[in-house]
Amino acid sequence: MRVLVATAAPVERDAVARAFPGPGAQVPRPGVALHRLPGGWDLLAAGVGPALAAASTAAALTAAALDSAPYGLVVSTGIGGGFAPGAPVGSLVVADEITAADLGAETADGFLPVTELGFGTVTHHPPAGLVAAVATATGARPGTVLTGSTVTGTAERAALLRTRHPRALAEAMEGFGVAEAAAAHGVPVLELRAVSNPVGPRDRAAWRVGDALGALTDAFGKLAPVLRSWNPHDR
Ligand SMILES: O=C(O)c1cccc(C(=O)CC[C@H]2O[C@@H](n3cnc4c(=O)[nH]cnc43)[C@H](O)[C@@H]2O)c1
Repeated sequence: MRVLVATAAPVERDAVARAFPGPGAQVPRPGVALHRLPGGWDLLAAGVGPALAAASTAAALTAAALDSAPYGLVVSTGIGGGFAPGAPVGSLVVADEITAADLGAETADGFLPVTELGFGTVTHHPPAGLVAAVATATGARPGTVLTGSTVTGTAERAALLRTRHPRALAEAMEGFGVAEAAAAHGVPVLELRAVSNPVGPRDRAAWRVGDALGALTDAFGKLAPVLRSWNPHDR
């Protein structure tokens, strides 16, 4: 099975690549540059934010389909914010739900997701069996991972998100965009986040990006055997 791994930044892509032996090869495709590793893994630094992540992932998926070498799984991954106390800095979170936190309308009575306005979707569900297997193999905690276009920077916003999404363990900026692209191509999606900072008041000094990238490398070392034995029909 071919797997597309979409990170936001090149530094996250390189952290994933360190879990694999060998240097890999650069494979240019229209709109994207893939980093191809042995065993069917393509890594993509897809950009920051849901829109660019969706566009880049869609470009890679379309290129693979035109090459008659489609992917069997798309993985959105990278660093993320963790909601206390469930997801401390340095821990891993695997999404059992990938939810767009700010896709909807503000009303006098509160936030309405687009689904309540009669449009689209706000949540994608990765295959439950795969989520459980990844959680067991890597120690990642399963829960909702939120996608937003704005990094939460206040305790008030963090509390509001917790109220709206009580199962949320992490927040990042790409998962829902990657999942929308994967869904458009009928490919299952997984989201795995390594927690670099708490979701809450902005505090750059509290970021532990190096620790989170190290956790990502370790996790992908354990993920590869899980995916090799995963049956894609087991959703
Ligand atoms: O300047 C800040 O205060 C700040 C705080 C956290 C993250 C950022 C970023 O610009 C990182 C965006 C990048 O990393 C992922 N990420 C990491 N932590 C979070 C978070 O707490 N909330 C949302 N996204 C986060 C994100 O997926 C982007 O790829 C700046």
